[in-house]
Amino acid sequence: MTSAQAAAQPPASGVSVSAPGKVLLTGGYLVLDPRFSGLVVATDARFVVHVAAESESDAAAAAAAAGTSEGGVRVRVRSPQFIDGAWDRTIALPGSRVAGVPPHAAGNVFVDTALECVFAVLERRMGPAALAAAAGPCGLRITVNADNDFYSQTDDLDRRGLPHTADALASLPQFNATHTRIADVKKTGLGSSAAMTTSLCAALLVFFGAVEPAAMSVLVRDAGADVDAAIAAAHRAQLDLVYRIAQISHCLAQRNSGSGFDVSSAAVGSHEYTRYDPVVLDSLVRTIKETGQIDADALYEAVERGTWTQRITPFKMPPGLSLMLGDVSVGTNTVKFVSKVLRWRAEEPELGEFLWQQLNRANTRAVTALKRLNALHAADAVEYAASLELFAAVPASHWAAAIPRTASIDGAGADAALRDLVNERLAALASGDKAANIDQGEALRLAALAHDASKPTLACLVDTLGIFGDIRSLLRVVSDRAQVPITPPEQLRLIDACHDVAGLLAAGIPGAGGYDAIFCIVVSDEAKRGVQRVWSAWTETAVMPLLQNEAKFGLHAEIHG
Ligand SMILES: Nc1ncnc2c1ncn2[C@@H]1O[C@H](COP(=O)(O)OP(=O)(O)O)[C@@H](O)[C@H]1O
Ligand SMILES: C[C@@](O)(CCOP(=O)(O)OP(=O)(O)O)CC(=O)O
Repeated sequence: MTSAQAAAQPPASGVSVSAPGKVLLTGGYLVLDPRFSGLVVATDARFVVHVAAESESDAAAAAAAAGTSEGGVRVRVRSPQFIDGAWDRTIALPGSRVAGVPPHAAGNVFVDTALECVFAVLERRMGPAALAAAAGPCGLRITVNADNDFYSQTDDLDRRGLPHTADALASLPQFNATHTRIADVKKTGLGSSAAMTTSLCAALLVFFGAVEPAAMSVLVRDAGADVDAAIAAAHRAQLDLVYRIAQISHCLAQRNSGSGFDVSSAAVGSHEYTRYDPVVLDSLVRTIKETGQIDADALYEAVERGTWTQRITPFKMPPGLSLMLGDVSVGTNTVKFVSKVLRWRAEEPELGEFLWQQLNRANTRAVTALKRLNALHAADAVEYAASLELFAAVPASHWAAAIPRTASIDGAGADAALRDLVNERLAALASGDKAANIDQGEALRLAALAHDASKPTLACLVDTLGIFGDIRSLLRVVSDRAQVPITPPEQLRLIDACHDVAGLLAAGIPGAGGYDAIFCIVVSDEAKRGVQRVWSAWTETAVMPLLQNEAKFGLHAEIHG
C-alpha cells in the first residue's frame, strides 16, 4: 500500500483532474499494429473532471426525487454543456456493478464503464467497506466539462451572429453550452471519449487516495530534474495505474477497437506511440463475451499483473513551429473506416504490407526530421532562427517545385511488381495535381539555399515539407485501393491551397483521415495568419480554425479544500 492509499481521507471540496485532446499527425491505421508507431500531439483543449463528496442537502433532494436512498454508492454525473448531460448511478458494493437510477437512469457507456473499472480495482485494493466509507454517506458528485474545441462551435457562432474566425471562437465562454443532446453534438475529432475517460478515471483514483496528484505530471516534472528516485518510481507506477485502467475502460466502452493512442496522449501528452499487445486484454474480453459482464478477477489481473508492452517516447514540437487544426465539421466514422481498411488489408495482403512498410518509412522519416529540428535548435539557435526566417519567406509550393520529389518508390530489394504497381498508382493519382509555376532563376536560387551546408535547418525544413507530401501520396494510394475516403479530393484541394502560404511546413489529414479536419504546421505567425486567410476564404467546405496549441502536459490534478 502506498502512502497515498494510507491517507485515504478524500479532500473536502474534491479533486479536479484535466486531460488533453489529441491530433494523430502520422501513423493512422499503422498504429493499430504493434509493429508500427504513430506521432500524437496533445492539444491544449482539455477535459476537466471534478469529483467531490455530495452535500447532504443535495443528496437528500436527489433521494427524495428518486424515491430511494439505499443501494451502494450513489454517484451523480453531470455534463452541464449538454441538455441531457445527467446520469445518476449506484455502484453496488461488494461487486462494483453500476446501475442507472431515475430520474437520470439513461446510460453513458464511457462514464459507466469507467466507473465500473475504477470501483472494481479500488474495491480489490481497499476492500468494499473502506471504499464505501471513503465515498461518504451521501455519495459522489462528478462534473465533466470540455473545452470548446472538442465540439464544433459553428452553430453557436451563427446564433450569436459571429464570424467563423479564431477571434470569434476565442470570445465564446469557456465550457460553452452546446444546446444539444450528447448523441447529436458535432465533434471535432480531438478525442472527447478518451480525454473524458482518462480524466474521469484519474480524478476518481486521486479522490480515493490510490494515486497522488503529483503522480499525474511525473513525466514532465522529472524530465531532466533532480528528483528522488523512489518518489519518481512510485509516481510512475501510479500514473501507469491510471493509464491501464483508462485504457481498459475506453477499450471496453468502444468495443475493443482502437489502438489506444488517444488515451495514451490524454495521460502523458505528446509522444511517439507504439501500442500495447492486445493479448493483455484477451481473458477480460473473453469473459465479457461469455457473461456480458466485466469480470473483476480478469480486470484486476490485467491491471495489476498484465504484460503491457506499449512504448511511449515523449515528443515536443520544435521551437517556433505551431500546429493548426482546421475543423471541416463533416465528420469521419473512424470505426467504419478502420473496418474497411482492415478488410482490404486481408484482401490484398501483399500490397497492403508493402504500402504499410512504405508508409512506415515515410512516417519514421517525418518524426526523425522533427526531432532533428529540435536538435538543430539546441545546437545553434541563431542558424535555426535564420533558417526559419528564410523558409518562411517563400510559399511552400515554391520550395516543393524547386526541390521536386518524384513521389515514387525506388527501394532496392522491394518487390518489383508491387513497386511498379504502387508507382503507377502514385503517378496516376498525381497526374491531375496543380503544380506551382516558378521561373527557373527562382528555382535555382531556392535549390542552392536548400543545399547550402551552412544552413542545415533550412535543408531539414524543406525535407520535412516533402516527407509530409510523400505521406499524403501514399495514403492516397491506400485510399484508392481500399476504396475508403481517407484522403478525399476536397481535403487535398484545401491542403494544396495551404501550400500557397509562405511558412507552411507540413499539412495532412490527421488520424483516420476523411472529413474530420486538416492539420497544418507553420513556422511563423504570419504563416498562421496566411493559413487562416485561406481557410476563411474557402468556399468548397466551411473550415473552422480551432484554437490549437500543443499541450505542455498530459494529466493534471488539482486538490480543492
Ligand atoms: N462532455 C462529455 N460528458 C460525458 N461524456 C462525454 C462527453 N463528451 C463525450 N462524451 C462521451 O464520449 C462519446 C463520444 O465518443 P466518440 O464517438 O468515440 O467520439 P470521440 O472521437 O470524440 O471520442 C459520447 O457519446 C459520450 O459517451
Ligand atoms: C485509424 C486509427 O489508427 C487512428 C484514428 O485516429 P482519429 O484521430 O481519426 O480517431 P477518432 O478520434 O477515434 O476518430 C485508429 C486508432 O489508432 O485507434
